[in-house]
Amino acid sequence: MTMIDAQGLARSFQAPQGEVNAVRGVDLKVEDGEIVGFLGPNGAGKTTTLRMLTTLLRPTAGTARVAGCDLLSDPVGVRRRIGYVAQGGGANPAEVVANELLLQARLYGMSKSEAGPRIADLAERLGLGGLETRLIGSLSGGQRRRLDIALGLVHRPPLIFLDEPSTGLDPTSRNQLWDHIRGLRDELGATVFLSTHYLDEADALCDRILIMDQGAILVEDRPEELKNRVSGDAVTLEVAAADVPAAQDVVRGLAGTRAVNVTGQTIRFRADHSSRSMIEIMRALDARAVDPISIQVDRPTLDDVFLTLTGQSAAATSARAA
Ligand SMILES: Nc1ncnc2c1ncn2[C@@H]1O[C@H](COP(=O)(O)OP(=O)(O)OP(=O)(O)O)[C@@H](O)[C@H]1O
Repeated sequence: MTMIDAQGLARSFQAPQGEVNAVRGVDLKVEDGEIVGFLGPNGAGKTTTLRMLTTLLRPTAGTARVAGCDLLSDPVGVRRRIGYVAQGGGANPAEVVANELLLQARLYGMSKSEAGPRIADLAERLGLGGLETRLIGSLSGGQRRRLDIALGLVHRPPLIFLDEPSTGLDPTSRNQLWDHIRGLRDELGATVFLSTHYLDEADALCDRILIMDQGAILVEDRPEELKNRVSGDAVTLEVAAADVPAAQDVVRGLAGTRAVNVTGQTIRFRADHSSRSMIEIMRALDARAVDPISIQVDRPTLDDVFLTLTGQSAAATSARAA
């Protein structure tokens, strides 16, 4: 089943400086059991899209079916079938963990006898065991995010939206959270749609990535395919000072090499993705009696993809988000 099928979703806001077109006619599909990541610089429109898909914000235009229900004519049906974990989470810091989970279960119409085992199961899955009697305000950042996710899952939604789930977490807590998110899909069969500023997170977790900028989706594909779209591997070749002119000639003369840049004894360039082109470079260097000191080939990263498409570095946008 297609879990999200949106067509032409758009949202504008009236702001003092004039109309802001936050989302400009987005089409997107997410299939059952996928983990899909939503990337984009600050202000790209990710949260606005998530808020529309989760019924919190009415679109100015467009339609969508979410978890089998029509977003506009059956928002209550959508809400029953989805979990939404917002950026700040909504848990009450003055409440005790177990009470907050029970309250959430009761809000979704579960009886106490139904809620008890569900909460115990979730606490175990999300590493909250032993924290049931703790005040929410006293939890660490990682524990708090896991509680937020547990709250979003109490009613067993087949589709869960996570808005920047790991912002502000330390590397260990992030890795644990990723394991839990994978578990949602692998063990519970849930579909996960998450927004993130972290490309390593998107790379590690997501089957598919959508990159958004200025209210539109620029590209969507599997992480590997996205990397293949960036033109070529980055090659760094170091040679003896006397060999630099010959090596430069060789590199510039080969088909499939471009963006050649020389600094001292180091020649950097882009080459088509193939081990074949490396063999050709080595042979051509050999033919000119150039013996490289070192050669390093780096595959494009999602950072390169992001930078190429949006003109902004992901590191800068994630630093702003944190
Ligand atoms: N209620 C609002 N009123 C006016 N403008 C808004 C409102 N909500 C969002 N916007 C604007 O819409 C654009 C998209 O914002 P949105 O929060 O969806 O981006 P985002 O991609 O989630 O950004 P971030 O990564 O910083 O969270 C921004 O220009 C923002 O200022």
